[in-house]
Amino acid sequence: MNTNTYPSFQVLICDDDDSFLRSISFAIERYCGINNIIQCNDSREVLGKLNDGDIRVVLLDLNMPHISGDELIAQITELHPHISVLIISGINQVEAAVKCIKLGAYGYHVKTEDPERLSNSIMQVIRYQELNLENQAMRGYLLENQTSLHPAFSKIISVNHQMHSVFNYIESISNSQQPILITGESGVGKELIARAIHETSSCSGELVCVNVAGLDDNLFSDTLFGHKKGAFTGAEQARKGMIERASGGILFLDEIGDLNLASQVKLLRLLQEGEYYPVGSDTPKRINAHIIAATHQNLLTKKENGEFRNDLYYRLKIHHVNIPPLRERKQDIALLLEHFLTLAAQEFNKPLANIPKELLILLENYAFPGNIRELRAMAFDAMSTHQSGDLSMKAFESVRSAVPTLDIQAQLSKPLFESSSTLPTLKQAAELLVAEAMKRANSNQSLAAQLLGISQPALSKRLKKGQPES
Ligand SMILES: Nc1ncnc2c1ncn2[C@@H]1O[C@H](COP(=O)(O)OP(=O)(O)OP(=O)(O)O)[C@@H](O)[C@H]1O
Repeated sequence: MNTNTYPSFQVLICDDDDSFLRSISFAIERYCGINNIIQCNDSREVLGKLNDGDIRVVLLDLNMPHISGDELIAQITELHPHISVLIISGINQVEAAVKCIKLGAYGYHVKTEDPERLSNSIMQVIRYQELNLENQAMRGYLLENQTSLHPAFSKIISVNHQMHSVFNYIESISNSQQPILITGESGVGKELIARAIHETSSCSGELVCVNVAGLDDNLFSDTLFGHKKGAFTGAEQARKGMIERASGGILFLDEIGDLNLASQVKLLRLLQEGEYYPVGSDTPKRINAHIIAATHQNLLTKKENGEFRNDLYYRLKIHHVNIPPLRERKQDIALLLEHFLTLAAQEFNKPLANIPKELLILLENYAFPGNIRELRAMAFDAMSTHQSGDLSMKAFESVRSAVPTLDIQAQLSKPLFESSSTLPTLKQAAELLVAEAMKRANSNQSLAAQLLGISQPALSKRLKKGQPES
C-alpha cells in the first residue's frame, strides 16, 4: 500500500480537455497534496468508475460531449448521495452555477479562477468527506465500548448489550447539529429514545413531537411552517408552525416513512437550506431546531419502491440509531414486566403481584409483534383483574395460543445442573449470581439488584463484602 496517498479515498476529475486534466491534477497535487486522483476524459465512463472505485469527490467540467456535467450531477447525487461533486467550468455565468448547486453540486468554479481559491474549495470538500468517515469510525468505536451513562437513560429499562451501545452512541451525538434517524419496529421505544436525546443534549428549547403519517402536503406545510394571516380561507390569524415552537430545541418527526412525496421535497429543502416560508408568506424564516425523525418502516425498501426519496434518506440518516425488537433482547422481558406491573399496581392501588416462573418462560418464547408497548398493555390488563399472590396465567391466554408447541412444564423441570457435576457451595453460587447480574446490568447496581430480586442496599453490602480488605 502506498502510505503517501492522500486522501484515503479517490478524487475523480472528468474533463474532455486532456491538457486541462493534466494541469488541474498537477495544481491540486501541488496546492493540496492530493495525489489519489483518477483522470477521465470521457463523461460516459464516469458512472462506471464510481461503481468500481472508492471515490468520494468528483470534479466535473460542465460542457462535455456525450453526457454534460449537469446531467452527471443529477445522476451522481441520485445514485451516490455520499459523493460530493464540484463543477469546474469554462462558463462564468451565475445561472449555470445556480442550476448546478440546485442539482446538488457542492460548489461551482470557473477554470480561469486563481488556483489557490479552487484548491481551498477542494480541501473543504475533502475535509467534509473525512469528517463523515471519522463519524462512521467513531460510531463503530462507540458501539463497541461502554462508558458510564447519563441519568436520562435510567427511564429506559434494559440490560441488553446492544441497547447500552445505543445509549453510548446517543450520548456522543446528542449535541450534533445533524439530523438523527431512529428506526425500529412499532413499540420498541423510539419516542422514549428521542426524549432521552433531548434530555442528554444541551438544548434549552422544547421537544416538539409531530406525527407526520396522517398529514397531506397542505397540512404538513401548515403544521410545520405555520401561516400568515389571510393565507387561505379560514386563516383569520397568523399561526406559528411547529418549527418555531421547537426553536432552540428539537423537532421530532415521527412516522417519517409515511410522509407523502410532495412533503418529502419540502423537508429536504428545509434540511439543505435551513430556511422555510410560512404558508402565504414571501419572507423566509430560518430553522433553529435540531431534527430527529423516526419510523417503524423499512426505509431502504421504501426507497427502492420509489416511495421515499434517496437524497432525503441520506440527509436524515447522518446519525442513525436502530432499536432492536423485544424478541431479540429477551433478558429485558422480566425487568420490563416487573416495571410495568409496579406501575399498574400503583395506578390500580393494588398489592404487587408475584410473577410465576411459567409466565416468564411463556413470554420469552413469544414474538412480541407489538414489542414493549404490547408487554406494557399485557401487564396493565393482568393487574386490572389481579387479586393477590401470583399473577394469573389466565390473563395471558392469547400469548399461550400464539406459541402452541411450547412445553412449559418440560422447560420448568429441566435440571439446573447435570447430575454428574459437582454442586457449588451456597456461598460460591451466590457470588457467581451476583457477578453475572452485575455483568448483565453493565455494572448498574439498581438493575442488577432487580435481576437478583434483592434491594440495592443489600446488593451493595454483598459487593463490599466481596472486595479484598484494604
Ligand atoms: N426500555 C423501555 N423501558 C420502559 N418503557 C419502555 C421502554 N421501551 C418502550 N417503553 C414504553 O413502551 C411504550 C411504547 O414506546 P414508544 O412509544 O417510545 O415506542 P415507538 O417505538 O415510538 O412506537 P411507534 O413506532 O408505534 O411510534 C411507551 O409507553 C414507552 O414508555
